[in-house]
Amino acid sequence: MALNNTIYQSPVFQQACTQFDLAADILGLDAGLRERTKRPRRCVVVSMPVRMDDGRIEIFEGYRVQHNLSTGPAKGGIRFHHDVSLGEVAALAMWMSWKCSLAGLPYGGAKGGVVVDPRLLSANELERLSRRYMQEILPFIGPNVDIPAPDVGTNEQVMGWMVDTYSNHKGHFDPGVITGKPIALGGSLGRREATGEGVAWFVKSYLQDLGIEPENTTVAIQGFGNVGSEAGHALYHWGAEIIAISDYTGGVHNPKGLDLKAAQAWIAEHKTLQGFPGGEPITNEQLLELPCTVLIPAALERVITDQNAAKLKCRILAEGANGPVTNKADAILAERADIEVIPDVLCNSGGVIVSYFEWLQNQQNYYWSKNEVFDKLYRMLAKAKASVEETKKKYGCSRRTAALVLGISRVAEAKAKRGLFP
Ligand SMILES: NC(=O)C1=CN([C@@H]2O[C@H](COP(=O)(O)OP(=O)(O)OC[C@H]3O[C@@H](n4cnc5c(N)ncnc54)[C@H](OP(=O)(O)O)[C@@H]3O)[C@@H](O)[C@H]2O)C=CC1
Ligand SMILES: O=C(O)CCC(=O)C(=O)O
Repeated sequence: MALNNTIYQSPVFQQACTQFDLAADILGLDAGLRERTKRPRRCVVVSMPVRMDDGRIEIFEGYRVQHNLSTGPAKGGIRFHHDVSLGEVAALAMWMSWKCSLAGLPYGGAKGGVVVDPRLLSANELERLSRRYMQEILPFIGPNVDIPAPDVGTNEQVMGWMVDTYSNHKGHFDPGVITGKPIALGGSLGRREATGEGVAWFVKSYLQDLGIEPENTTVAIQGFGNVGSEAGHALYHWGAEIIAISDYTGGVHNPKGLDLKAAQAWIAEHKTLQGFPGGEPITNEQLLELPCTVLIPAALERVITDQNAAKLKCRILAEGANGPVTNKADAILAERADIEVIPDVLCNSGGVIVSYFEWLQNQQNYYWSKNEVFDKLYRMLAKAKASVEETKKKYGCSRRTAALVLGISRVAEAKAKRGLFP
């Protein structure tokens, strides 16, 4: 099957394209510029032999899709997950382009992925796979070309191995090639918390607009990894009750509020939430339909569909995950004046914004305090929120389309100014 077909047949990629088309219609983009702006610029597919602990060689498949390189180096995370596909990575790369553009970052958009369940690998196998992936994508990345970061299934340690592999190849330490690194390797204070902290900032800001106080706020979070747990802790410390959380194995619900520290300790000991005694077990699907003030999907794409969108019982839907709402569900939510949707490209942009700060600190070799990082982050989030609200009002469209209008228009303008058909 042609590469383009593999990408275009992916439901996640189609979802991103439909969202793009709605915004492009409002912008009146002509056909040539529209197609140029929508399509991924470069898709790298690699196969990686890795020696397993038992001596076998296993071959893994990986991807790096650079959607936009016209407005700066491409930027976006690397996902290790057994369901990763090229189409999914291409959609995630496209969303990175609009996210970076909306936040005003001097970056294009990219995403990477490896088809693997990292929970099934030993630490040594994971290190070998991470290093081999970096070795394979090395010719296509660099601090001024494309700068990866963590996403689902990867973390600071994986970024540490990757920056080491890259630096060994270059012959000198080059921390600016990766963000979300350990602090000891030039990582930024606050990057680990940044995405969840940003999600919490938006939730608090929109709740304030609605006149809802922390003590009257209940929160359900699907996915208790980096984004979900940091958002949960930030909202818990603010005074909200976190009534449900989940991971791959399912969730736990307590209408009186969960003890997040105890949940984290349980996960550290048992690897999953399964069996956590702080509440009643629920499924990931049930969690989405719980009555709550704030629902935060913080796991994978396409969990809110035409089957459950009408059944949501939240006041705010804060998209910590990328692409959690299908197009059909979006249409249903557009009719529901009782739910405010904070779209992914706005809601989870705190992560890439602090990645930008990390890259700047690496370039300057001058490091900031956590307060400086968060102070600058909050100012950028407030600016992005204000511009989205203004655009939403101007065009009378959904908040998602307004965010995409802003993100896409800046990329399209840069492409047009560079000369569309050089
Ligand atoms: N990390 C970042 O900085 C950013 C991440 N995002 C987005 O946020 C989302 C979460 O990323 P992140 O927190 O980094 O990833 P993590 O790998 O840290 O956490 C993912 C969480 O989702 C759970 N999960 C995985 N599969 C499922 C499933 N099928 N149903 C329910 N839960 C599931 C995982 O459970 P288990 O641990 O059991 O596998 C884990 O709790 C993704 O959409 C990502 O693209 C967006 C912006 C930045
Ligand atoms: O921090 C980054 O560079 C990218 C984060 C990311 O992958 C995302 O925002 O989806």
